[in-house]
Amino acid sequence: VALSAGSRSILRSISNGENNGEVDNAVDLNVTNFDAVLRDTPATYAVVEFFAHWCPACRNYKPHYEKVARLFTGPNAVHPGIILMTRVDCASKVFLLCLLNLFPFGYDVLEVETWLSDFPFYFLLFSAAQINTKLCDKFSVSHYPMLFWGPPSRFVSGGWEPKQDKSEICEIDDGRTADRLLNWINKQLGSSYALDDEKYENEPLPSNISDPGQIARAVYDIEEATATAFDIILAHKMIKSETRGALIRFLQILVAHHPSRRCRKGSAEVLVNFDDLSPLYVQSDRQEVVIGDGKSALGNFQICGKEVPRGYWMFCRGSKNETRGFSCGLWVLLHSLSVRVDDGESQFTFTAICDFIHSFFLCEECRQHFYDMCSSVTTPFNKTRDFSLWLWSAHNKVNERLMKIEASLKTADPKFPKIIWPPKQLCSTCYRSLSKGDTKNNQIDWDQDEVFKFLSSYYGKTLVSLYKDKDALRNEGIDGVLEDLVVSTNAVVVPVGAALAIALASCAFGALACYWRSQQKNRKYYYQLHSLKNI
Ligand SMILES: Cc1cc2nc3c(=O)[nH]c(=O)nc-3n(C[C@H](O)[C@H](O)[C@H](O)COP(=O)(O)OP(=O)(O)OC[C@H]3O[C@@H](n4cnc5c(N)ncnc54)[C@H](O)[C@@H]3O)c2cc1C
Repeated sequence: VALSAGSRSILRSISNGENNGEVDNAVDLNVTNFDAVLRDTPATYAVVEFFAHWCPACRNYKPHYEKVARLFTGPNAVHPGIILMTRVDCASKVFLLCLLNLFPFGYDVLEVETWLSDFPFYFLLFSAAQINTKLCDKFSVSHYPMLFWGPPSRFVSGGWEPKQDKSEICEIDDGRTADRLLNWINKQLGSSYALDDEKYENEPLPSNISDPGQIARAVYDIEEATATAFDIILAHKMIKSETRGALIRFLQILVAHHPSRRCRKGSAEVLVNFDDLSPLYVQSDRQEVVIGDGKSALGNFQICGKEVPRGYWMFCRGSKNETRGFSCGLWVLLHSLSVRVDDGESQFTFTAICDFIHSFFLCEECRQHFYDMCSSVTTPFNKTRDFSLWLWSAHNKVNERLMKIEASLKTADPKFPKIIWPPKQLCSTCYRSLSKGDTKNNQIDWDQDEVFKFLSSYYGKTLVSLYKDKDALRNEGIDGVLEDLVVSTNAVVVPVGAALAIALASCAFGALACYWRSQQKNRKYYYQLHSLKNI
């Protein structure tokens, strides 16, 4: 019953919740998940419908509400990430909610309640407290259905009273049909969404490349890309003796510098428990032998927490199903790491990223091409600036190559053609002058100081400016994550390989190295015994 925030479980349960053949998209909230869902949703606005399952008008209103919810909420939302559409059943009862779980075949509350009312002790048993009563009272619900609008965070631990002028939550006073509700929303947003908007091809995408605010949505795509990359690695059993080191080094960077706190935490958990979670391979007479049963406990691990992936892209959403998405998210992740590392970490990060792409990015042409660019670097990086400018320039080389290929094969996303980046609209100061408008050959006279300044702010502060997890903004480095980890991890296992890699990188990752080394002392003995036993 209690579903967690904006999660796959919500999306799945909603999309599985067939209703007369129709799929429910609005998220069912109750007193147990109300705050968590609204706190963690990436959406900018929320609509909360308070209703009662016995109210006939509410039942008739549901298809109208769902027509609008289809546009904004759920894994197949036409315009995701803008509005979270939810509903709260003010008459929902504790026992009924539990019992509904025992009736998996499409019964709804009213049907179960009607069925149960035939039993003589029904009244005694089921006149139990209506679980959402207090919640509905807090919002002064005076009639059903009653709809509210506001920023999701304002609903958290919040309430509403009539004639409350200053509240950012307001009652939607004209939403009695799908048309009227969408009209009301369009007026609020100055938008022109229509009920027949369809996903992808006809979607009016927020493709305004000159709007720097767009990147603020990308933190959610970075989480999605991290989780997807990790899922791919596990699904394809890509952790081998020759790739373990690359993964461990990349995880180290994620622990320290991933813009999302939950991904930092998950990466730390994987890293610290690496040897226990992944199967251990050893070389024996040139053959790779798996120690133990070869099953990886990592199989079920969700590196950015169970809320991610959500199943949709926002900043990286293409206008066609097959464009953008994961590879866009991966680029944004790499750029966001490149501006976050310290000068002393830049060379380590460079090799970690090169090896990670080479070992784990399944697009053969991409990884080969990228690795060639990595291999052509002869002088080690000792400045964040130089490394992030190198990555920016490498990405532009890929863009330049793809501009030609996509134009000839007509495979470009029409709304997101490849460009030499950043365009002038995004960073005019990055351009010193333009030699005869020859942008195609990348003959731009860049002001690299300005480009670095722009990259640092775009992929640094702006990227996390809308992020709901305020801790992401705190400059706490890795210490906070490790503190959390020490508290949350009961059995800390230190991988020998990881400890070695960390020891090597100890200047750059001082705190992390210290932590592992101290743990290693405790665990090494156990680890050796454990390995011997398995052999
Ligand atoms: C490491 C790597 C190598 C790849 N190599 C290839 C390849 O060889 N062949 C191939 O077909 N595909 C390759 N891809 C995929 C390709 O680069 C794009 O990711 C994909 O085509 C989706 O493009 P997109 O329009 O979403 O923008 P992307 O190129 O994915 O860029 C994502 C976002 O980053 C920003 N951006 C664009 N350029 C830069 C820049 N120079 N610096 C900083 N930010 C920028 C923009 O906001 C853009 O929307 C590679 C991907 C990765 C991660």
